[in-house]
Amino acid sequence: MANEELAALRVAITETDNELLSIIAKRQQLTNQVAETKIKHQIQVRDQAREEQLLIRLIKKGQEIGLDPHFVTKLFHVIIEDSVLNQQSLLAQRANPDASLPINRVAFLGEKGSYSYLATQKYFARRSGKLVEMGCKSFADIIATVESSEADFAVLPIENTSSGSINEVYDQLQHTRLSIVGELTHEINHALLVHQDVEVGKIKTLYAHPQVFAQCSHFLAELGNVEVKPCDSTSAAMLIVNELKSPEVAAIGSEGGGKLHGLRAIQSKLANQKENHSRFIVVARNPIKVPLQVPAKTTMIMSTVQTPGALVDALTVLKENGIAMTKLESRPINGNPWEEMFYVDVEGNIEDGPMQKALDALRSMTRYFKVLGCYPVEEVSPTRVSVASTLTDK
Ligand SMILES: C=C(O[C@@H]1C=C(C(=O)O)C=C[C@H]1O)C(=O)O
Repeated sequence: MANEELAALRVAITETDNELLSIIAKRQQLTNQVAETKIKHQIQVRDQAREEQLLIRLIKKGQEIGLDPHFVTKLFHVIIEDSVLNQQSLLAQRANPDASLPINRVAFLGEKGSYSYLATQKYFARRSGKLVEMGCKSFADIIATVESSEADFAVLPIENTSSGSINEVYDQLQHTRLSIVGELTHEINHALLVHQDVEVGKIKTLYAHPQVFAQCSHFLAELGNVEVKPCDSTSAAMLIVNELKSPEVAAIGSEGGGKLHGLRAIQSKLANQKENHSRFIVVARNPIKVPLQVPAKTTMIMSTVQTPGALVDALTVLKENGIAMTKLESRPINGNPWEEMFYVDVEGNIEDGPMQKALDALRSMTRYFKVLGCYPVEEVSPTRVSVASTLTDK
């Protein structure tokens, strides 16, 4: 009896969920039409004043029908983020018809299940064209695959909130002709993956990518006497553990990725930092044009002259032109001991007047200067509204 009651209610919930999905799809079609209008009239994609009005109205309306204001806010933050990213992607594709391919061949580290694989899936889900995955063994292979036109794009991890910059990728960027055409941030949740029921204390060998060991060093220290075996990628580690089928071995990688290889997660959130995210860049043979209605970032590399204050002078050029720097990284220059290549990420479009002025000045005052790419910012910071001041007294 109870079962029948539950089953009937679940049928009703399923129907309601289907309606919800249809309504969300309808909203998406409308926001895509908004994007077309913005293209036609050159209007900025993001309109935070409109978002604020919309959120305040929805919080009030939600309260009238018994919905928690925090839930309504969270729900619409997700909906708006998706809407803004879809519009940005649409505008970027329109501005670069040659880069919108019917088939996107994408090179990344590892195989199915690696973090780079998951990031690739996420980035290309918003883009038109079929995705063809091309797993590679090293960052150098990935770059070579795109340079030789075997692949059209590559997705590369560039920094992580626990382990910092990924030097190997920075070093590859110094020598490549490829351009950065996009970026994305992806949550990295390291889980302990095993083939069958295993107690953590019985594990003798752990397989993972060296970056993963660096990000989980506190967990490894607590584990104690376990042999760690570095692999080319997290998916390579999963493949080994799946093949060995031993109760004494485990891999560290994403839970979702592990499932693709028949592995179970027995512990998760293993990284030193609770908020563990990686930023990935997307590279291609040709640079893209970023529409001015979309927030953009520009990445450049430079080596300064060997005089005191040369780097300060270069950064002052950015300040004088009102350009905000989001990242500064330095790497040794191969073959020139003690000389550094600086990698600079700034907010702004390469076609903006102040940016052009700054780039011209930097070109003339540095020993080496190259723009690695200008690309849309893939992060949408949510519009905050004060729930308390929005609510009407009950
Ligand atoms: C849809 C629009 O574009 C963006 C997305 C919004 C939304 O999803 O509701 C609101 C404002 C804009 O930041 C719009 O301008 O109306």
